[in-house]
Amino acid sequence: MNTPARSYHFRRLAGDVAPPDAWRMLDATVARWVLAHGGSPLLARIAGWASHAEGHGDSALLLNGEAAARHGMRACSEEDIAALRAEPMVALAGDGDAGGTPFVLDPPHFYLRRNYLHETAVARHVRQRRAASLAAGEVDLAAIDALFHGDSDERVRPQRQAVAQVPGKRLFVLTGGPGTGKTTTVLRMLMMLIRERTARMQAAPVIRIGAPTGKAAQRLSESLRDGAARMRARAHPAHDFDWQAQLDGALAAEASTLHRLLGSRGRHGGFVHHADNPIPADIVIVDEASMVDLAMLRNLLDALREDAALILVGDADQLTSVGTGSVLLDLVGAMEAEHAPDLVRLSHSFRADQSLVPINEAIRRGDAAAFAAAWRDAGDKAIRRPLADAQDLARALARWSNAVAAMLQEAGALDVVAKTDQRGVLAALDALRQRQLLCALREGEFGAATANAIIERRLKGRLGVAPDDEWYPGRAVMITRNDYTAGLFNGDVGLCLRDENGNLAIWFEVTVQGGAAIDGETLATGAAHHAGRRAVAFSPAGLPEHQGAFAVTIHKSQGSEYNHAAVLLPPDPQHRILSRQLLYTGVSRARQGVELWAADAACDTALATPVRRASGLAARIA
Ligand SMILES: Nc1ncnc2c1ncn2[C@@H]1O[C@H](COP(=O)(O)OP(=O)(O)OP(=O)(O)O)[C@@H](O)[C@H]1O
Repeated sequence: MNTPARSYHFRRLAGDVAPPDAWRMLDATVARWVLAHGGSPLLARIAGWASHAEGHGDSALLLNGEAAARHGMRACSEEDIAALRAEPMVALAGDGDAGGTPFVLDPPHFYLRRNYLHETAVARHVRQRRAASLAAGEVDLAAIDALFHGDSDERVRPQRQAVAQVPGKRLFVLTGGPGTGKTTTVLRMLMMLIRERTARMQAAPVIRIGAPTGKAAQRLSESLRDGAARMRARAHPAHDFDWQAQLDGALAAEASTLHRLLGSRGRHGGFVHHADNPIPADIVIVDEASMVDLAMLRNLLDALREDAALILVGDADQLTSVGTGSVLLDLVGAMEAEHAPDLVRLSHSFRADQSLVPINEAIRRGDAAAFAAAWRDAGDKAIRRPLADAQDLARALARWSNAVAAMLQEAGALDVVAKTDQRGVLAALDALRQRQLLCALREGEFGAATANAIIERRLKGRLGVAPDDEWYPGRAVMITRNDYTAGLFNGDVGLCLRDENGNLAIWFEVTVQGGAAIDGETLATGAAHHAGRRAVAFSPAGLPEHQGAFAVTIHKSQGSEYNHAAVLLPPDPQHRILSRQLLYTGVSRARQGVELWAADAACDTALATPVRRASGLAARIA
C-alpha cells in the first residue's frame, strides 16, 4: 500500500518577507503559527528569529544592538519594539507569570515563554541561595593546613580559599581549566562541609554527585578516589590527621547523571524530584557544569532543599552546553564582576607542561599576539601545520598515522595479549591517552569521520589487514550511547586486541565501586582487576553503538586529556563552527605537546570569536 507522502507548505508570510534561508523548518513553522493565530507579520518574523536563535543556544533573541544581527536578522527599531509591546501574544517582563502568552518581551531581549520562565526561575533561586548563604566565619587555618598538608604557596592559595569559603554557602562555583585542581579542591571542600554540617546538625550530611553525562559522573568519583589515595599517602603520621571520617564520607557520595539524580521519568517526561519532593541530599556537587543547560539547571534548582548546598564545578571557558544557555559562563561572569566570595577560579595547571599553559590562557582571553608569542615560546611542544586544503590534510594524516602505529606497537596493542593479562591489556589501553586527533567538525572533508577513515585505512595498510576487515588489533573505538547493562558510557574509548586463541575482543577500562559500576548497575561479567584498575572485554558483536576513535570531535573530547593532541580546524575562515571556546577546548586537552592543523585565517577567526549566547541571566543575578 502506498502511504501518501506528507507535504509541508511554506507560504510566504503574509505581508512580509519569505522565510530567510537561515531558518530551519521549525523556525518557519513558529512564524506561520503566529500568523495563523492573529499575530502581526512583525511578530511572526521576530518569533521565527527567536526560535532560530534558540537553535543556536541563545536563551533569548537580542532585538537591537550589534549582536542582534549575528544570526542574520535585521535589528529592530524603537517603533518595532513599541509595536511588539502592543501584541496580545506578547507579555511584558514582570507581568506575574508572564500572562501565559507564548512570548515575553524584556527589551532588548525577546523570549520564547519557556526560556523566560527558566531564566527567571534560575535567577531567583541563585539570588535566594546567595542571600541565604552565611558569610565565612573565622577561617580555621589549622584545618586548612591539615587538608593541604601545609602547602600554601601561590598555586595552592585559591584552592585554600575555596575550602575556607565554602562552609555555610548554599551556592558555590568553582571554575578552572584542566588539571588546575578542581577535583583536589572539591574533595577538601566536601571534607570541610561534612565537618561543619555534622557539627551543626549532629548527623553526617547526605551527599550526591551529579554530572550531565554518565562518563563525567564516573570520572569525578574515580578522581575523588585517586585524590583520597594521594591524601592518605601524604598524611604524615607525625601530624594529627583526624579527617578520616570526612574522607570516608566524601568517598561514599553516590554519583549519577543529573537525569538520574532528579529521577527522570524517561519517556513520560518530568522528574520524580521537584520543589514538592526535593532530592534528599544536604550537599549536591555538579561536575562539568559548563555542559549543563538552562532547563536542566532550573530543574535541579527547583528540586533542591532550601538548606542544601549546591556546588557547581566546571571550566567556564570550555564549549557551552549543546542545549540552550551558557549558565556556568553567565554565573561566573556575574560573580566575578562583583569579586564574590562564593566563586573561586583556579588557574595554575598542575598537569600540563608549563609551556602550554600560556597558550591556553591566551586563547581564553582571545589575545592573538599573546597566543602567537606563547606558541613560539613553547618550541617543539607546540607545532603549527598550515592547512589550506585536503592535500595538506592528507599529508598531516600520513605523518599522524605513522605516529599512531608506532604508539600502538610500543604499547603492545599489536601483539597477542592473553585474556587474563590485565597488566598487558591496561598498558595497551594507556596508549589511547598518548595521542589523539581532535576535529572541529564531525562530518565532511575536514571532519572526524573522514580523518578517522583515512587513519584506519593507512593503519590497515601498514599492519597488513584486509581493507574490508572491520576489526583488527589496535583499532580504537568510542561508544556513542550509554549502555548501563554493559557498564559502558557515551564517550568511553576501547581498544581491539587479539588473545592467545586468535580471537579479537574490544577492551575498556571501567570504574567499579564495591563491585558495582556507577549508578548502581552491575557490570558485564568477565572482568578482572589489576592494581585497582579493571578492564573488561566485549566481543565485536556484543559492543554497544560505537564509532572509530582515532579522530574524534572536540565536543566529544571534553573532560579528557592526552599527552599529545592535534587540533584540526576547517580552513574556511568564515566557517560558523570556529570559536574561541572550540579552540580552547581542543588545545587545552594536551598535556605534553600540541599540534594545530589550521589555516592562519581560520585560527584568527576562532581566537576573535567568543561564543556569547544571548541571555539575560547575568543581569538578573546581579
Ligand atoms: N594543591 C596541589 N598540590 C599538588 N598537586 C596538586 C594540587 N592540586 C592539584 N594537584 C595535582 O594536579 C593534578 C590535577 O588535579 P585535579 O585532578 O584535582 O584537577 P582537575 O581540575 O579536577 O582536573 P580535570 O578536571 O582536568 O580532570 C593531579 O595530579 C593533582 O594531584
